[in-house]
Amino acid sequence: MATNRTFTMIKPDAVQENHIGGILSMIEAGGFRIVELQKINLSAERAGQFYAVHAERPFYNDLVKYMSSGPIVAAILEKDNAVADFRALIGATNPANAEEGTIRKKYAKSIEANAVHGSDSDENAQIEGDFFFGNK
Ligand SMILES: Nc1ncnc2c1ncn2[C@@H]1O[C@@H]2COP(=O)(O)O[C@H]2[C@H]1O
Repeated sequence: MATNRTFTMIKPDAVQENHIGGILSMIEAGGFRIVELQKINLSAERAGQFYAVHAERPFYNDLVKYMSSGPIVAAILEKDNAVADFRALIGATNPANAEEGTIRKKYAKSIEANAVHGSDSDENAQIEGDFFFGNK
């Protein structure tokens, strides 16, 4: 399979608790190449745009508040089968269901403060990467 890309964010709680290095180490050890990397503060407006697909969900307002509560780290990652392999590396959205050895098992605190985001399709990986890094 051709090398392709996914997009990730390290979320505010994980940044606040000094887990950027630990999480990036797990990502690199998992065979991913970091091709773009940026630490940035999201305004509530930008966080709302990023998660617009969830606008009707009951957790949306809290999610926007949380994602704009402190800096995040955005990155584009490259690996064969990147989207699926990265979702396997991060584990289930709810850390209570995350498998041993996954990033969320190690670092997530709750279903909201779940340490990392990972794109769910090649199409969204492109859209989400462009949201932070433009068309490169
Ligand atoms: N009940 C929920 N189901 C799914 N996602 C949730 C829920 N509550 C909060 N969230 C947050 O919404 C985010 C949407 O996609 P993420 O994979 O970034 O991770 C999710 C969580 O941070």
